[in-house]
Amino acid sequence: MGAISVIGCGYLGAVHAACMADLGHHVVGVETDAERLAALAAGRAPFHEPGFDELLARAVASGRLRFTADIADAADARVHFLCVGTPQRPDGGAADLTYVDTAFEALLPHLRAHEAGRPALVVGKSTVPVGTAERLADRLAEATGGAATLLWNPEFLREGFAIQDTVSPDRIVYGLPPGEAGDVARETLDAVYADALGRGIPRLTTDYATAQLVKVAANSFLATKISFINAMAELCEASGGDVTELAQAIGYDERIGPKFLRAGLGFGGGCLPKDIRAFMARAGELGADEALTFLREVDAVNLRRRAHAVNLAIAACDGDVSGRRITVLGASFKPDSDDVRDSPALAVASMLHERGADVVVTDPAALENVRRVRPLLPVEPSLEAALSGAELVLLATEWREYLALDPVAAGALAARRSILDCRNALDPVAWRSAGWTYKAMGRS
Ligand SMILES: NC(=O)C1=CN([C@@H]2O[C@H](COP(=O)(O)OP(=O)(O)OC[C@H]3O[C@@H](n4cnc5c(N)ncnc54)[C@H](O)[C@@H]3O)[C@@H](O)[C@H]2O)C=CC1
Ligand SMILES: O=C(O)[C@H]1O[C@H](OP(=O)(O)OP(=O)(O)OC[C@H]2O[C@@H](n3ccc(=O)[nH]c3=O)[C@H](O)[C@@H]2O)[C@H](O)[C@@H](O)[C@@H]1O
Repeated sequence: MGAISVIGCGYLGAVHAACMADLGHHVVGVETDAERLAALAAGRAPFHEPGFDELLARAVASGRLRFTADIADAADARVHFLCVGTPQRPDGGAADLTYVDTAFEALLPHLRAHEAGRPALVVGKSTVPVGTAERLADRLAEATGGAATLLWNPEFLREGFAIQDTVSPDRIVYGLPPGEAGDVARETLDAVYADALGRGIPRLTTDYATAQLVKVAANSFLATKISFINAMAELCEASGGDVTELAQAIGYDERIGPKFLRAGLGFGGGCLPKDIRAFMARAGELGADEALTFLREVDAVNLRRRAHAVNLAIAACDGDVSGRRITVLGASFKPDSDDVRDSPALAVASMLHERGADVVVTDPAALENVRRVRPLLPVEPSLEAALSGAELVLLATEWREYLALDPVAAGALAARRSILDCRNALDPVAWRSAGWTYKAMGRS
């Protein structure tokens, strides 16, 4: 098996590169961000992901994984994974494809057929609007005259479980060109994924359009499930019901299932929010916007959760947060990640800060990123120090260490025993019996 290149070594690409090297492939990771590149090249994880430090150090030490800023170093690879970002465009919901197009154009001059005339394989993993792969495939044919083929292989990993999801995904999807080119591309990628395929992990082959749509359909479904349960939380709040009991009860129905029914502050991160917006924007371009109008509601329900949390905090501070000490537990968009992209926790902390509250944010892993994106927001690495003098504690990200907090010990630090559980993750009985006023989002 020839070498592999991974272009774009962020949350997706760096983990993919290290996992492929750990499986025995020779991998070169191409990364343009100097700080990220320096850390990766030294075998140090540039972001928090459980198990990644050890995996990366091992892969670099094995000699099978190296990193570079120079795309020319990818020329010897037979398979090139495209893993650059596709953020939301500042002027609207659509995906910004600048990074994809720039990386792709930079790669083109280095693509060449390999032994026995087998074409090089470019594998798209970034999440893109449907139609992107078709456009890139045409450009590839034009620029290389058949010396390279494009395969679209969407990625489904979750941050916090990135290694496990890369090595043992629920399924693998190949979007292939028609005919013999598709057969050869499939064989080439099968050899890269031989370990997973050998363990019986399902591999589905589709056309380009379906493969791109599978990815955004999956994220849209997950976002819809979360907003559905948050809409039920709104009903529970209006009627005195308990959304956690409701979720448990409906989740026993196998057709519904218990996962992704945790109501609270809603979804954030670098993927679900921007993917549903980009999907709507693309549907509009295709004249199919009516098919996805429900996603507008999914987005609206989700954003209402953040505003509602702010209102609950104001109510907990007797109608005015200005000058009140509010300790926000968690800044990342989910536990076990330092990612603060579109983080609900950070959004709520910022809104309270803007309203004049004396906010302090703590988080086990994300504070460096908070300082970068919200330099004016006060942060405190020590949980004890953050809790000292708190007039309201707001649980925004359900990190393990916050779930393990002793309400009695926390009560001794706080100035006022008032807690807002925005993730429905704490035990109300334990907190109330330690003298706390406990309020959650979706249960009384
Ligand atoms: N983060 C996640 O859990 C998942 C992300 N995805 C998708 O994967 C893509 C990447 O996402 P992330 O890794 O989260 O983004 P990221 O922003 O963390 O990583 C992208 C990396 O590409 C680098 N880059 C940009 N242009 C480059 C170029 N021309 N050459 C080399 N490197 C370049 C950037 O410096 C950055 O480090 C997105 O489309 C995202 O939607 C899909 C599944 C999971
Ligand atoms: O396309 C992507 O990048 C990835 O997006 C999500 O993964 P991720 O963003 O890492 O995190 P999730 O576990 O999906 O959580 C997303 C958000 O939803 C929230 N969430 C999740 C579950 C739930 O029940 N309730 C809830 O509010 C989390 O707190 C978090 O803010 C998908 O789960 C992955 O399959 C996908 O590959």
